[in-house]
Amino acid sequence: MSISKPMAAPLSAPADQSTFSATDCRETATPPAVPCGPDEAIARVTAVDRDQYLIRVATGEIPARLSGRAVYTSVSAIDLPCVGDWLRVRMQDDGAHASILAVLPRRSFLRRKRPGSAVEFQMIAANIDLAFIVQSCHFDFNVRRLERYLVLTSEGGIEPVVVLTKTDLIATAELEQLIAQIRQAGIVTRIVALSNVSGEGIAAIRELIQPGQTCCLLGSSGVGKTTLVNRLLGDEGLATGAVSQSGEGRHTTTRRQLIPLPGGASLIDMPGMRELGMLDVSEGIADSFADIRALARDCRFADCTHEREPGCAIQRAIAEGEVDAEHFRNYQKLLRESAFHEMSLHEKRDKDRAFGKLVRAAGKARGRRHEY
Ligand SMILES: Nc1nc2c(ncn2[C@@H]2O[C@H](COP(=O)(O)OP(=O)(O)OP(=O)(O)O)[C@@H](O)[C@H]2O)c(=O)[nH]1
Ligand SMILES: [Zn+2]
Repeated sequence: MSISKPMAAPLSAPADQSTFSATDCRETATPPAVPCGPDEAIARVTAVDRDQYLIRVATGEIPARLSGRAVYTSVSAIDLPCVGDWLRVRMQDDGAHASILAVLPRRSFLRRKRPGSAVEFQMIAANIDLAFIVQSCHFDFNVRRLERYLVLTSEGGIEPVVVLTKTDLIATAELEQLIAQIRQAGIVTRIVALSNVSGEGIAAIRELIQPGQTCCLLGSSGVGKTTLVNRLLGDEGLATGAVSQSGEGRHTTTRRQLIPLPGGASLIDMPGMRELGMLDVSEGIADSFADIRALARDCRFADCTHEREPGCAIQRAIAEGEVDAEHFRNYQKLLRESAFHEMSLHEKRDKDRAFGKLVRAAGKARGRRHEY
């Protein structure tokens, strides 16, 4: 079972026996078009509890376990199914439970470093379209932390939206200042400001979530994620309730982690993604530091380390107050921690060009009342 390459030999059954099982699934997101054998189906992981999985199939949610072959072919922990993964499964006992044959290639992912390991990753969730990075205007606001979350989503191929909560606790001028701080850091991401108390800005969030999409909320404890989820769920708040699951002689209760939202979208919500133990970086670093990468193009020397070289555009920008020194230190720190520095100079130049465009596009990103 490998996620890095498109399913090598998805079928042992002859092609004429296979069926597309997109309709086998109540999941509103479109499953990957993968051919299935007669007793097989494409299903989505809705909860993970150690080696037990809950998956969504046509008839509802059923327990599933890894097939022996899937266990055998898993090279590392990141090959194992996580919430949001699409799977090819074999139905058993008239569809009462299923055996997991393969994890289908992930469109996007959220992962973190395994504690204590510099190289090993742990998958948190997969196939997320939209990540709301939630901070409170009131006590939690921190641009550096925002950058770190942006690195994570960027690396995982997930579109980020910055959400500032608790606008009811600050004045409009203060809010505008916070948004200016974010823009000054070169962050071009869409920003939505809201209050779970007054309800202002909630509609802007709803409008961003398209039917069939999967979203998630990231952010520190106490910023208002649960309150926002409940608002999004509306009358269907019960959907977060525990799902009973029995299997192999023992009873367990698994909290569903992939939650259907009214309107046909899904939300991934699980403890592991709330405070992501920052941080793993490589490619993603550049998006959050688009301003610095763009400036680096103007340094006199192509291999400028931006420390003491004459003609360093970044040092000049810092001296002139255009770039925050701490923002730059954060960039360098992330750079050191990542494999990014191993990229060839040529690749870096290409990237710089793209980021330059991103920065220039920043000024155009203006929205309506609660969007910035
Ligand atoms: N004034 C104000 N309070 C809010 C707002 N949103 C949430 N709160 C309050 O902030 C506290 C924390 O909100 P939660 O929704 O539990 O925060 P959380 O991010 O889910 O926190 P964890 O569950 O610990 O991850 C609660 O007392 C909420 O009532 C808001 O927009 N304005
Ligand atoms: Zn320089």
